[in-house]
Amino acid sequence: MKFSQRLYEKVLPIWESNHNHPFVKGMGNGTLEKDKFRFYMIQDYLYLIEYAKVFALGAVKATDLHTMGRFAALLNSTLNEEMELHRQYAKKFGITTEELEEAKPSPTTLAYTHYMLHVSQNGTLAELVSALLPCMWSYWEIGKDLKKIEGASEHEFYGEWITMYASDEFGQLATWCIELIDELSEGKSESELVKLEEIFLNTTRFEYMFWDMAYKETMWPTNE
Ligand SMILES: Cc1ncc(CO)c(N)n1
Repeated sequence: MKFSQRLYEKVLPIWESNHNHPFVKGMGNGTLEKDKFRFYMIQDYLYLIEYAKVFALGAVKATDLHTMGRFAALLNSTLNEEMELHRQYAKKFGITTEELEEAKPSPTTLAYTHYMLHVSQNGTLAELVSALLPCMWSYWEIGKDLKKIEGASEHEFYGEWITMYASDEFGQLATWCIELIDELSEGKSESELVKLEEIFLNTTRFEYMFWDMAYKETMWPTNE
């Protein structure tokens, strides 16, 4: 069995909870309250700034030019395509550039991005890829799933989101990360594989928490 398949089976129940989460369901059927999406967009923008750095660290840790080039492409597409979607959404939702730039990360955004960066800075390339893979892979799965719903990808607010994450371009980037983890995990000992699995599980858990944080608009429990 490919290692990516083992990872997939390990976290399948969490992925099913993602697909059934009211935030994701609400984007699919168009009933999600705009304020929740607005909150999500701001937090996701902050998330992507840190996430992009994981790709930059991937380029640093790569041991061949081909892999280095792929990480450079992922960094470019995150900064200039994916975040452009967010900037367009910000305009549409009346979020000013200042509001975006001055926004503070929620506890979940902070914990998730710091965990990813911690693994990326201190771990091997395989560990870095294990940390980022649930992001790419689960969004692609959600995008494809929501696109099947009639009219969802033409929805006034959530259509563009669905179209981007269901796209072949995004799918190709996700597929490359899946293939890379299969390559990098080859020949590793069982204890190393367990470690990679643990990292993949943790960021998968954070993905669920991110949807939940957005739905509940959770910030810090005190106002100071
Ligand atoms: C929280 C989160 N995970 C994954 C993606 C996909 O890049 C995203 N934009 N945000």
